[in-house]
Amino acid sequence: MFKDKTLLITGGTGSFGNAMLNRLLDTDIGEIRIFSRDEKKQDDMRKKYNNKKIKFLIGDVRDITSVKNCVRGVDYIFHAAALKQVPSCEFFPLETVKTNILGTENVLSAAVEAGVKKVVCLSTDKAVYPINAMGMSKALMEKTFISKARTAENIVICGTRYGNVMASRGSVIPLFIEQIKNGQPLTVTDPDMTRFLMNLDDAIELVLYAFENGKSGDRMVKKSPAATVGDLAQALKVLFHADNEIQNIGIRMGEKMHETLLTREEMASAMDMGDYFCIPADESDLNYAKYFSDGNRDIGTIQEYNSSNTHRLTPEELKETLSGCSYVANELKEWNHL
Ligand SMILES: O=c1ccn([C@@H]2O[C@H](COP(=O)(O)OP(=O)(O)O[C@H]3O[C@H](CO)[C@H](O)[C@H](O)[C@H]3O)[C@@H](O)[C@H]2O)c(=O)[nH]1
Repeated sequence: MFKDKTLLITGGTGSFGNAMLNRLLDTDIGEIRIFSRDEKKQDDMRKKYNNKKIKFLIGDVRDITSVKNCVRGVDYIFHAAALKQVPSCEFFPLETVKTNILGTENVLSAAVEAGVKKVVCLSTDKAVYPINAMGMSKALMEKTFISKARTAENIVICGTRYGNVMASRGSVIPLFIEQIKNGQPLTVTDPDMTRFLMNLDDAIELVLYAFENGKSGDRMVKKSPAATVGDLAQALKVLFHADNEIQNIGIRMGEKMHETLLTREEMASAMDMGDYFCIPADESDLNYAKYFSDGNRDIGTIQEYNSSNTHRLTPEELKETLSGCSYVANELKEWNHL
């Protein structure tokens, strides 16, 4: 797929960029460009990989000139650059708009101009029925690329949506493990709150699936199981043979009880692809003539796809899933050797 091709990953110094590099470096890909703002992270990666196929480019998706300079000669783009911390986006919504929405427009218009063949844009479940600035900006990012896909020629622009990546930086699993190690109470927001759980490999597979199968305007979603936060805390306690207390701290600003990967309206048009759903491009034409005559009778009876009605991991499955997560496995190994 990638033979002698050049791939650009925006936000490429993050965990997604690193995992994608590990996945693609040993293939016959020609060049991988890592585009990001942080020179320190780039330098660390340069030393870590020490591979001539990787080119490091400093720039910011907010600055179209920096993007244009880096997309010349690029065949494909995985657009992962984003502000994604819920609290910081909440306090700085306009900064979120600049990176997540205007930045995406910059990447896409530079890609169209440079003759890039395919762009995959990464979105999140928090974009669905959004209640926080991060999710709202990602929802508008999706609208931005769908709109571009409608008009741009000779380029495929598609997207992915995924839920929480287990043990990603700053997320709840590393936090609970730290609390276990320090003998502190596990701070559970609401034991019944649910989240989809996927690992980084699932996220990589999803993006590659969208890359291979996505048509312009499509959004691909990986079907994922979910767990309650209470069960998650409990499973970690069992794995680590810990007896820490559980402290219920309540739902925090910008959080939802359950996340949604496909709205009921999207489920009405989604195609079931086995492990994935494909939400096809909205083909309404711009004059919206049919809006006044054509509706969809199914929508009233269809259910959305959310972290409360997807497969709920049993305590046993959850322990197995957590043990299969390399971060947890390493922490566990270290803990058992103490
Ligand atoms: O001390 C804590 C922290 C979190 N949680 C719960 O654990 C679940 C997962 O929390 P994470 O913080 O791991 O993940 P979020 O769903 O809140 O969102 C995370 O992933 C997002 C990307 O999708 C953003 O990066 C966001 O800033 C980041 O917190 C949530 O139900 C949350 O309420 C707790 O119970 N206790």
